[in-house]
Parts: sequence; C-alpha cells; structure tokens
Amino acid sequence: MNIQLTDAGKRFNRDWIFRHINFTFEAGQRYAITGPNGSGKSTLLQVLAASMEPSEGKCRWFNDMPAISGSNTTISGAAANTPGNITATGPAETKPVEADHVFRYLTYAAPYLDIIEEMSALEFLRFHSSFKPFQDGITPEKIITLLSLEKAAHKQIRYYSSGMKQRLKLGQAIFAGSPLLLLDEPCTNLDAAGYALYHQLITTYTAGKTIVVSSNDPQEYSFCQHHLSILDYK
Ligand SMILES: Nc1ncnc2c1ncn2[C@@H]1O[C@H](COP(=O)(O)OP(=O)(O)OP(=O)(O)O)[C@@H](O)[C@H]1O
Repeated sequence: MNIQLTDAGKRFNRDWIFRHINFTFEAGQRYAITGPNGSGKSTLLQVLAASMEPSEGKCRWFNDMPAISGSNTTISGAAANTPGNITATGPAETKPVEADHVFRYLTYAAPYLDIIEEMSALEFLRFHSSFKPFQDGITPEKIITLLSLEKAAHKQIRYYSSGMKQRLKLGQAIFAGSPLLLLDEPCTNLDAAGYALYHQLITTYTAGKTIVVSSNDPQEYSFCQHHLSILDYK
C-alpha cells in the first residue's frame, strides 16, 4: 500500500494540527511519525487510515501489492479483491483505493481502539479472522501461543491485564494478511518481555507490509527507516 499526502492539513475548529504535508509513504517501507504529546501524531495516523478526512489537501491510497491469494470471507460485504493475504501469486499492479475501502487493506492497533472484552482471546481472534484473514499458516491458536497467552486463551478479555490486552491488540494487527499496518504507541503497557516480543513479531511477521508507527518512544520505532516529525508541519 502506497499513501500519498498532498498539501494535507487537519484542523479541529480553529486550531490547525498540521498543514502542508507533502509526503509519500512507499509500499513495504517503515515510517515513524514523531512529535511531543498533543502534536497530532494520532490525528495523522487516523487520516492515513481514512477514518478522518483532511481539512485541506488530499490523502490518496494505492494498492501496489502483487495479486493476492487467500480467503476473502467478510462480514461487511467487502469486494472480491479484498486483501486476504500478502502472498504474491502474480505480477504487481497499482490501483487507486477509494477512501471508503481503505479499511480492507489495513490493521490498526491503538490505545483508543477497543477490543471486544466479552469474548475470550480465542473467540476474538476467530471473529477477527472471519472478516480479515490472517497470514498463511497463522491460526488463532498459533497466535495465542506466539503471544504467550495460552493460560488465558479461554478467559474473557475483560479480565486481562492491560499488558495482556496490548499483546492481543498487537497480535490481531500484526498477524493479519493486510498490507498496511498502523501502530499508535504500540508498546503501551508492555513490560520488557513485551517490548522484546513486539520486536520479534515485527521482524518475523511483517515482511512486505507498509508500517507506520506513531510514537514518542524511540524503542517503539527503532526498525523504521523513515521519520516524519509533525513539528515540521505546523
Ligand atoms: N476529535 C477532536 N476534536 C478536537 N480536538 C482534537 C480531536 N482529536 C484530537 N484533538 C486535538 O488535536 C491535538 C492533537 O492530538 P493527537 O491525539 O493527534 O496528538 P498526539 O501527538 O497523538 O498526542 P499523544 O502523544 O499525547 O498521543 C490535541 O491538541 C488534541 O486535543
């Protein structure tokens, strides 16, 4: 997934959060959006996710993945070209993606996005995979093991600690087959072992994905080749 911002700006009421961003997020590359608290990192991430429209300028998306394999089962009526897996089966092609369809191409983990706490982790992952398939060979059971959540697999998520919930959020986002991975403060509530797990999962399971991390913590985005400072667009 390639994302192009052209003279993009966002304001809430009279306050401009950022302005005049001309920037392209290239497919398969890793980006950090940095800046102090309240500077607009999460707002920009939401614009990239098409969950928020820019107030001026444009945000455009292009799917330049190779042709896609994998199941396309969905609960939201997604079209047949919904990404089911990042496995290449044909030549690459570049197609614009409508803002309304961008959600089909991404997964997003953020402190302000809720998970369904009435479900167990296993139920939640199975539910999620019914409309956004995981990568080839990855099952909900395997994810539980990789996240070291075996003992709590059947426990309702509402009884999870904050760090366990964050592991689950990361697993749901990272193991998906979709080409765009958006992470807002991905290590929130994680301990040292959680940080290590995060880096191991990024290293092992995100080949070919476009990743954008919004963060103040260099440990969260140490693998990103490109940095975009929000303060440069005030
Ligand atoms: N829906 C909204 N309506 C009005 N103002 C908003 C809204 N969302 C965010 N803001 C304001 O926009 C500014 C940027 O917020 P944002 O959450 O993007 O910052 P951030 O850089 O991600 O901060 P942090 O590092 O604390 O997470 C803040 O001043 C915030 O109060």
